[in-house]
Amino acid sequence: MKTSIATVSISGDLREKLDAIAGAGFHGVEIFENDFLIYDASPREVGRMVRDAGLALTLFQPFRDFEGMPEPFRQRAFDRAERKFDIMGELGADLMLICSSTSQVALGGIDRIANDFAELGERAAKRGLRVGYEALAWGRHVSDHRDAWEVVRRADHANIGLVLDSFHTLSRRIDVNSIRAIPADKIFIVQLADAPDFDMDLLYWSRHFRNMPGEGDLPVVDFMRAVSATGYDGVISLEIFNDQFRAADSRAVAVDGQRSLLNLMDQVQRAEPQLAINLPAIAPPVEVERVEFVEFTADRHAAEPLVAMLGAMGFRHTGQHRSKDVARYEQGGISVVVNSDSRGLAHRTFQTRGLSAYAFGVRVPDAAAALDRAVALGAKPFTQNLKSDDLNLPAVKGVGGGLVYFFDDSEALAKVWDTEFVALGSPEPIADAGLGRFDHIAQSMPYDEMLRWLLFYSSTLKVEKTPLVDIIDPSGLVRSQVVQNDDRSLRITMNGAENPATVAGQFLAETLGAGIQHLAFASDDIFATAEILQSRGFVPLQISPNYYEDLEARFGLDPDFVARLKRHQIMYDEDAGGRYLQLYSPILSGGFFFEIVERQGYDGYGAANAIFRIAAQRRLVGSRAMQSGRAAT
Ligand SMILES: O=C(O)c1ccc(O)c(O)c1
Ligand SMILES: [Mg+2]
Repeated sequence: MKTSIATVSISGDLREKLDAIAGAGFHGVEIFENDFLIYDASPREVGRMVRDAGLALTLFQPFRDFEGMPEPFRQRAFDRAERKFDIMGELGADLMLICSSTSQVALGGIDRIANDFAELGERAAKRGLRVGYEALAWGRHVSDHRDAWEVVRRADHANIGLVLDSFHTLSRRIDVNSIRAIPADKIFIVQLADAPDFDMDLLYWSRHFRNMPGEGDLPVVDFMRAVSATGYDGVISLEIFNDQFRAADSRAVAVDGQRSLLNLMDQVQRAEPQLAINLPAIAPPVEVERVEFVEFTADRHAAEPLVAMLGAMGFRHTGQHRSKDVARYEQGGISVVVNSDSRGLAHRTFQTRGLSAYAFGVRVPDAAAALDRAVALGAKPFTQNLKSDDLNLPAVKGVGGGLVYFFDDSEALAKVWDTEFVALGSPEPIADAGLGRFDHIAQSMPYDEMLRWLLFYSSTLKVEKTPLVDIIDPSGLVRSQVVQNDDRSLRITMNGAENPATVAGQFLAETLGAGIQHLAFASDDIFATAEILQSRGFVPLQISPNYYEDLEARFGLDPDFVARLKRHQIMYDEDAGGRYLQLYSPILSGGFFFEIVERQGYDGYGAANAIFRIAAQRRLVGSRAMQSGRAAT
C-alpha cells in the first residue's frame, strides 16, 4: 500500500505540511499548485524539500480548463500546459492531474476532448511525463468518471490515463461497479475523500466538507473495493478539502489520514479476501462484549460528593485496592472505580483537571489483539508503571488523554478484581436501585476533535456510527454523534462543542479538556428506581414544568402518566421502536453528571430533550453561583 496526501489537506506552510506528512509515515505527497505558488522557494528547491523529507512527489495538480476549447483558447491551453510541464521537470514531478473543464467557452464532444488529450499525450511523452484526467462532479461537459474513462480510452495514448476521486464519483451516486472494468494500468492515481451526507451544492460540499475515509457517510469502502478489483495497487492519495483541517494541528491531521487509509484498506481486504492487498496484517476490529468499568480520579475530599451520589443511586462499596487508595463500587453489572491515590496518571489527571471520569474499560475477546489493532492504527499505548496506582491492564490513550482499557477472560486479567482488590462484605446490605448496566458513556470534546475520535473508535472497534445531530444549547450549538455496537452493549456518545458558553463548552473549560461528561445507567423500571433514589435523598435535576405541559400534547400522553413523570422529573421521548425515559442527577463538581434511562425498544438518546436538560442545568449552576455569592458576603 502506497499512501499519499495532497498538501491542501494539511495546515501550515509547505515546510510544515511536508514535515507532518513525512512524520505520519506517508509514502508520498501531491503538490497542490497553490501551496507551491505561495511558497517562497524555487520549484527545484521545493522538489528537493520533498525528497529530503523522504517523500515521493506523487502528483502535481490541478490543471484546469484544458480540454474542448475552441481557438484561440485551445492554443493557449496547450501553451499553459507546456509551462506547467517545465515546472514539473524542475520539481521532479512526473504526473499531472487535469480536472474536467468548468469553462463557459469549453465545447463538449467526447472525440474532440479525446483528440486534445491524444495531442497532449504526445507532448508529455517527449518530456517523460504522464497526465491523468479527472471528472469533477461539477464539470461542464464531463462530470462522471465513466465519461472521463471513455475520453482516456479514445485518446489511446500511453501517457494519458484516468484519475479516480471517490468524492466526485460518490457525491453523484454513480455506480462504483462501473470502475471494475477499467484496466488497472490506465488508472494513474486514486484520490480518496469521504464527506458527511449533506444535501448541498456539489462544489461547495467538496471544497469545504470533505473528510477522511471513515469519517463521513459516503461508501468509500465500496468505491475502493471496486478500484482494487481492477488489480490497481498504485498510490492511494487523500485529497481532503476541509476548513477545519486547514486550521488544525498539521501533525494530528496527518496521523488521522494515515489511520483512515490503513483502516480503509483493512476493510477492503476483509471484504475481498481473494485480493492480495499489500497491507501489514493487523488484528480484526475489536468486538466489545460490554463496558467493564469506569474509573474516576479524585482525592479523598473531591470523592465525597461523588461517593455520596453513588450511594444514593444504590451503589455498594464492594472492594478496596490492596495497596492504594482506590475503591470499587458496584450495582448490577456496573463497576465504578474511584481512584483517590496520590500517584500515577490518575492523580496527575486529578491535579490538572479535578474530579473526572478519565478512564473506562471494555471487555473484549482478546485484550492483547485489541491493543495490537489500536496501536497499529496509530493509538498511543499506555505503558504501565508498575508502581503506579492505575489498574494493570492493557490500555491506550483516548479522548482528552484519558484511557481505554481492554479486559478479557485470560487468567491474569480476569482476576484483576480479585488480585488487586480486597472484597468487602456489605455490613448492612442495602437494596440496589435496579441499575443493571452502563447504557452509554458520553464524552464532550472540542468540535474539531470529534472526527478524530470518531475515527479512533470506529476503526479500532467493531461499531457503527450514527449520523451527526445538532443539539440546541441555549448558548450555542453542540454537535453529537454516536458509535455503538450491534447488540448495543457499547454506546458512546460524542458531543462536540464549538462555543465555550454551552454546557459542554463550559465542561471543557472547567476540566481543562475533553473527557467523559456523563454516564448513563440502564434501569428496567425507572419509576421503581426513582422511588428508591428519592427514599435515599437523591434530588434529581429539576426540569421546567412547561416541559411536561408540552409533552402531554406532543405525544398525546395520558395525563396521569405525565403527572408521574413530572413527580419524578423523568423526561420522555419516542422513536419508531418505542419509548425512552430519562432521569438526570444534579451536576457534580467539574460539570460531571449521571443519567438513568429506561429503554422500551427505543434506540436513540433523547436528543429532543437535551435543550430542556441543558436549560435545567444552567438554572442549577446559576442558582448555586448566587448562593455561594450570598454566602461570601
Ligand atoms: O475543487 C476543485 O477544483 C478540485 C481540484 C482538483 C481536484 O482533484 C479535485 O478533486 C477538486
Ligand atoms: Mg480530486
